[in-house]
Amino acid sequence: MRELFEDGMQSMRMNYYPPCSEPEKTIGLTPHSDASGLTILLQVNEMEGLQVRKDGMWVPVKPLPNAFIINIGDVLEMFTNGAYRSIEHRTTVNPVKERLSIATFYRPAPSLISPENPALFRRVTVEEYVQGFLARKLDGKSYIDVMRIQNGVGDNI
Ligand SMILES: O=C(O)CCC(=O)C(=O)O
Ligand SMILES: [Fe+2]
Repeated sequence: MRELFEDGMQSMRMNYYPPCSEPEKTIGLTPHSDASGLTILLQVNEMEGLQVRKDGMWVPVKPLPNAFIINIGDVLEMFTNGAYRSIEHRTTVNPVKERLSIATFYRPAPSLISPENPALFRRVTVEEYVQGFLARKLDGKSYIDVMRIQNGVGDNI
């Protein structure tokens, strides 16, 4: 997991929710899931407002002093083929006091393949790769040459 995020991107958002005399008529942040792998969130001034959707219900996340909240974002859900599910959440406002939060979003490394840096190797499943490896005799680096895209041949990306 550490490697996944090592060369990735980190961005930060600070949220300020002013007090609102009619909180039921508005919303702090509309329901969403984060476009991140992981989000680390700090509820700065320990005011309630964050809610997560669980079994169709909005559940408040009580701020704990000096505690971070770790949210799973959509990128991790896609990356793990749904094994980890991103969390839908929203924020409400209140009539008494402003609320502040700091969210840091972590995204995995962007692809190393681009028009300037086209793919050098074929895309294969791990199974196909290992079967091919086991079917050959050990011969230097010859197998990686089998994986190599030669003059665009085998480029199935
Ligand atoms: O203010 C919060 O507690 C949540 C903020 C949030 O969901 C976001 O910045 O994406
Ligand atoms: Fe969010």
